[in-house]
Amino acid sequence: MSTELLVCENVSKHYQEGSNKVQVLDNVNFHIDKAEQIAILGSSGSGKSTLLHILGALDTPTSGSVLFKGTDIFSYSEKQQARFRNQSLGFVYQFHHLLPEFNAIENVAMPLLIGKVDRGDATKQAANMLDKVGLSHRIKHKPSEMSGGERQRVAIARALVTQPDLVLADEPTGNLDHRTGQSIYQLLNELREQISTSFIVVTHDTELAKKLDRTLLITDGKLVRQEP
Ligand SMILES: Nc1ncnc2c1ncn2[C@@H]1O[C@H](COP(=O)(O)OP(=O)(O)OP(=O)(O)O)[C@@H](O)[C@H]1O
Repeated sequence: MSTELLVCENVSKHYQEGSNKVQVLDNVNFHIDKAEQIAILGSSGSGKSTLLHILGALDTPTSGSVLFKGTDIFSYSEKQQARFRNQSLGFVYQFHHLLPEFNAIENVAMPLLIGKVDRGDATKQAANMLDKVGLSHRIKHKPSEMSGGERQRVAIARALVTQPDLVLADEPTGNLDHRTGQSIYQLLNELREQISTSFIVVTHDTELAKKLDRTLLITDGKLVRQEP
């Protein structure tokens, strides 16, 4: 049985600005296995976020394909893509993107409610996930009543609550001080012992990248190096 979860094949993306072609991604090829954690490292403007958006079917490539469990995600209808994002993926952003008017448990339960899980079950699963990220004492707090690190833990709980195959994280420690960032890496490490979710983490942070299984380096839209 194949262990490949996602395969990115010859993915290119460009924008046309007048007569100028801006090549953002240039023939990117890589794969990620089930339960693998990889970092995509690259300087600002190298194309990391664009690649992550394409992998999450939030943006389309100009050419190439992204196979998830063997099927091209761009052959899905819009409805299938929405279901793919809700059930197979989790997202973590640099700024947590929690809903300010809802408390921690409501924010974490949201992807389950969108996926039509019964409210009682969704609340139980959200409480369980908040416990796993060490926040069982903060479930009734709103984002404005929590620290930056706590908010990011809630965002990670929200990304994992549906037990997705893959989490796409865009600079998950980018907005945190060094010590809080460290505690988030440690959390990701602890979680991978409990769950078999794959992670693709886009980052500037070489220290975070070293903690993951493999690093891909992007320069000017090209994947220039893959190292263990
Ligand atoms: N809609 C657009 N039209 C034209 N160019 C764009 C568009 N979106 C992104 N770009 C360009 O694509 C390049 C890559 O952007 P991207 O956000 O993927 O980089 P990044 O590596 O994630 O950068 P950062 O680390 O600063 O977030 C940049 O030069 C950006 O200006």
